[in-house]
Amino acid sequence: MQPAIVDLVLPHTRYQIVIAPGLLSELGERVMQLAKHDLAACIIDENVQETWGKKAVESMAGAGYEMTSPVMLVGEEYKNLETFSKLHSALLDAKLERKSPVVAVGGGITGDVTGFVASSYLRGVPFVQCPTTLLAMVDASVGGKTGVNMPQGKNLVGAFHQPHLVLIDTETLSTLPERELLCGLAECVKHGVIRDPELFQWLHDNADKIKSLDKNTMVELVRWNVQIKATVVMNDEKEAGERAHLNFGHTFAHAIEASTGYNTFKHGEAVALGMVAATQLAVDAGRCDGDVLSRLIELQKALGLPCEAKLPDAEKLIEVMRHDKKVADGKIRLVLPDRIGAVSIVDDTPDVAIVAAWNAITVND
Ligand SMILES: NC(=O)c1ccc[n+]([C@@H]2O[C@H](COP(=O)([O-])OP(=O)(O)OC[C@H]3O[C@@H](n4cnc5c(N)ncnc54)[C@H](O)[C@@H]3O)[C@@H](O)[C@H]2O)c1
Ligand SMILES: O=C(O)C(=O)C[C@@H](O)[C@H](O)[C@H](O)COP(=O)(O)O
Ligand SMILES: [Zn+2]
Repeated sequence: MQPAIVDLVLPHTRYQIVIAPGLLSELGERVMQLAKHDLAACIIDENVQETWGKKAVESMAGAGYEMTSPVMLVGEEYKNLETFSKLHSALLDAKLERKSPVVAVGGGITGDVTGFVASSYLRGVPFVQCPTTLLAMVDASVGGKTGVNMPQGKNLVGAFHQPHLVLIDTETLSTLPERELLCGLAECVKHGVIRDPELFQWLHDNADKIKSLDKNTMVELVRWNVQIKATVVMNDEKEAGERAHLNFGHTFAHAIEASTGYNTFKHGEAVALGMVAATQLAVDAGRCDGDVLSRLIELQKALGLPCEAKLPDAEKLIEVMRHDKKVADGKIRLVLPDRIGAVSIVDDTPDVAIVAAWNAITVND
């Protein structure tokens, strides 16, 4: 199959997101064209070490790189400065140089941490993303946000560091657990709500084909979502304006993840819950029609995504929301839907309305 290609063009750099089943075997050759050097690293997600990690390293070595391939423990609780520091030591021990490419092979956690390492190792080395979860393919590998969590909140320390290449081998989804596939679909639903009613409907109509990992459907799903994300990033790389739309549902989601110790909800599950909370709030505030909420809940249920959950107390969740990176002049900023396909940034929401939204998605014992 000819790969689908999305170009991401910025004033200071440009790169391609290349998508097809089986692409990992071309990784080494493609990286060598962009970052020619003797040494390279693949930082590998522990759960793909024996499968896709091995294939990536073989391809890199086949192209002529002398490889070091540290394995990363995966889980939000390991997405931290300790892991970041250990990976730096591994690259230093292997004597990687400024022109040595560093490749992330794994899910969004591996990509975010590896990207942050690549942004700071010797003050910055070439970086390549090889995402192996749906979430990382449709969202995390594109756009250059990298970083780690802190006890105070999600992704609070990091850098913008754009990759040289994003190579997406959709065959890697064949080993992904169903729960993780659903997490990726949550970010796809988000893209539909913020930009594209047609994608929103397509997700509904193609749920079965997506769940059975139909080859062409998966390439189209990834290409479509990457195109939406890349377009937003090209317009606003550093989130001065419209990139914040990609944070729809995330002010709630990050509070859920942080307040439950990063080990109860997956990021995609928290995003699904957060989108329902934000939409409920928008409906209550008269900003959008009740139909938007019912269509969102209908789609999420059809896909198998959560719409409510047992959550910590609303007051505790609001306190965590105050650490969100979008907070300005002490005010919580929310991204709220106007309709399916358009959202607005709102920063005058009273706490009482946020509490009501939390309560609407909370299941009591
Ligand atoms: N940088 C961004 O723009 C951006 C965007 C969205 C999300 N994120 C971040 O991404 C993270 C979530 O990413 P995720 O959902 O990929 O989670 P993840 O990285 O935890 O991966 C999910 C699980 O799947 C396993 N896995 C990965 N690939 C596999 C495969 N092919 N087969 C079997 N198992 C596999 C992983 O080991 C892990 O257990 C969060 O930390 C979130 O904050 C970042
Ligand atoms: O790329 C972006 O911009 C996003 O907001 C994408 C989100 O899906 C992603 O979870 C991101 O990491 C959240 O951004 P943050 O700046 O709030 O950490
Ligand atoms: Zn996200």
